[in-house]
Amino acid sequence: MITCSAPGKVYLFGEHAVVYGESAICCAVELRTKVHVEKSESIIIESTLGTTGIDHETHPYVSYAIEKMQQLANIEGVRIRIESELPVGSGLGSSAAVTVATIKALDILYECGLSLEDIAGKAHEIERMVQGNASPTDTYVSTMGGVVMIPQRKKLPLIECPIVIGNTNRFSSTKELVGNVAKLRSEFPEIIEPILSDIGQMSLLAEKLVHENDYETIGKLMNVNQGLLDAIGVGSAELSTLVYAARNNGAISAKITGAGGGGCMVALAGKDSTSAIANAIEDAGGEAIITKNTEEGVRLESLNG
Ligand SMILES: Nc1ncnc2c1ncn2[C@@H]1O[C@H](COP(=O)(O)OP(=O)(O)OP(=O)(O)O)[C@@H](O)[C@H]1O
Ligand SMILES: C[C@@](O)(CCO)CC(=O)[O-]
Ligand SMILES: [Mg+2]
Repeated sequence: MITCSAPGKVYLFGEHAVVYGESAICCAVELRTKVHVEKSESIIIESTLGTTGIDHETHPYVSYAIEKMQQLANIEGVRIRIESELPVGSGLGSSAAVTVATIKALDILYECGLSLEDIAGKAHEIERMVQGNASPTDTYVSTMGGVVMIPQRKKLPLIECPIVIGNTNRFSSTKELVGNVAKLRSEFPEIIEPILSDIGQMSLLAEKLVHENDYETIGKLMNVNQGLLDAIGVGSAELSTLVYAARNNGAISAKITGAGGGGCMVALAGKDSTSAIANAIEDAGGEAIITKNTEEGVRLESLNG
């Protein structure tokens, strides 16, 4: 049995705007999805969402990943078991992590010899198929790890301050949120396009600030980015409550991460403020996760279970 894992991510800047080619900065975090694969009589996919065969309703990402790998290998029967530390449908890239880890595990089991670039490319095609429109960000960062600038595919230094995530525990579908933004953009292109472009400009400004470890200025810009995410309709009362709980308790910055609607917000923690931010998030009704960014992208965990 082969086990591979891939990380989730948080966006410092640029979700949604990056779907339209603007720049984003995204960090892999130390929360991973593990995928175990072994040859079997038939195709079986097991996760907290259920046990199925190829099933584009219950397991769209994993089903498309199997079908994509069937173009390279004779995959007749395989058992795939998924275990994840990432909340599903929460802005932490659970879809990218499960897709990337599945492709890597099948690549090793069937000796396809894919490069990391191949894995990221195939996973992005799958996110596009399921979401309708998807940037390469989540799948690239889950494959490569680290702090990444998209679409430049440039690695930046790791962020040296603690990251606190607040989960509203409300499921949100990235496909749906990306669709809502597309609709708003086509209704009011002269208003929405400049907002998306401003978000991209913030990522470009922040690139230099990440090199300088200037988290105070990065934080100011992240807070502006939060306002613009609200403006394009991907906020919610629950997310705003957690954002302000974090900011009022020592966070340098706090904003939505990922698709929004529900799901998670991310805060950069100021000096010694990590536990105060986490407690404030919990008191405000959210679930706090203290984490760090990581250079580790997709990896083989074990060849025998
Ligand atoms: N552990 C898992 N097991 C099986 N399928 C999963 C798992 N995690 C995620 N998925 C798939 O990914 C879907 C959620 O992906 P979606 O893109 O909507 O949210 P996300 O990736 O968590 O957030 P974001 O895209 O904003 O970062 C689930 O409905 C499911 O199809
Ligand atoms: C909302 C979005 O920008 C990020 C989802 O994590 C969608 C994408 O980039 O594909
Ligand atoms: Mg996703």
